[in-house]
Amino acid sequence: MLVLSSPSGAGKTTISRALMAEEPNLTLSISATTRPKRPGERDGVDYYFVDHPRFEAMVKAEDMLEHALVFGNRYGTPRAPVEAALEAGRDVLFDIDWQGTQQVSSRMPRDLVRVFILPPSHAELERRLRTRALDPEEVVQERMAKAADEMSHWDAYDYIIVNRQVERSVAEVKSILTAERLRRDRQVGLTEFVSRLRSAA
Ligand SMILES: Nc1nc2c(ncn2[C@@H]2O[C@H](COP(=O)(O)OP(=O)(O)O)[C@@H](O)[C@H]2O)c(=O)[nH]1
Ligand SMILES: Nc1ncnc2c1ncn2[C@@H]1O[C@H](COP(=O)(O)OP(=O)(O)O)[C@@H](O)[C@H]1O
Repeated sequence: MLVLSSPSGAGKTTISRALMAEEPNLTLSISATTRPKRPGERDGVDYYFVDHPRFEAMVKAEDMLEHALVFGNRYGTPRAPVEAALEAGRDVLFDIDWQGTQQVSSRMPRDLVRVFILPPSHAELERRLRTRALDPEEVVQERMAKAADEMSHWDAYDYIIVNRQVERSVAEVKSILTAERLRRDRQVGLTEFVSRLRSAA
């Protein structure tokens, strides 16, 4: 499980999309949210857009792996698709905030790699939030005001990427994936493999 978190506007959606296009063994976890759909977003692709009662019902039924309140809206990770992907030997990419990361960390610490993405500067973060131009001005203001708070959680992550140039950041996340997949304890069947190698010697 690979988690990407960042303050809003730092670039995690952009990086996630590029990663998904380049990494065939990666499944993107699609979150459920009560926030309004932005122009161009599609239900079931970017998010499952649900109302509050539906969200609450999913939490009650323990259908969420984790969930949190962000900017007054509720966000959560539906559990079943994640479990199915992991069961099939696939890696899963999560775009979730620090609260969700903390919940998954305490439940499944061994299988988790946490990456935090920082903007190169405060001014550039504001510029990105504005050029995205998908949120009303008061929402942009609220997100800027919360950025400092979100960034205070950077030290609960395993890796930090400063997102200056998209291609470079994507390459850096891919390096993390490659290295983490090579960890001894993540390679299935290694004991048998080495044992066969040795007995043939
Ligand atoms: N805990 C948790 N956070 C989520 C989930 N989905 C999205 N988020 C976070 O909610 C915040 C707002 O997301 P969004 O409204 O799409 O805005 P954006 O990140 O600025 O594009 C971001 O920090 C996301 O990482 C989820 O399923 N669980
Ligand atoms: N490295 C970068 N350099 C310049 N612009 C970027 C970079 N990464 C992302 N952006 C732009 O910044 C805006 C916010 O990026 P987005 O991926 O939506 O952020 P997040 O998902 O973290 O809120 C988008 O308009 C995106 O095209």
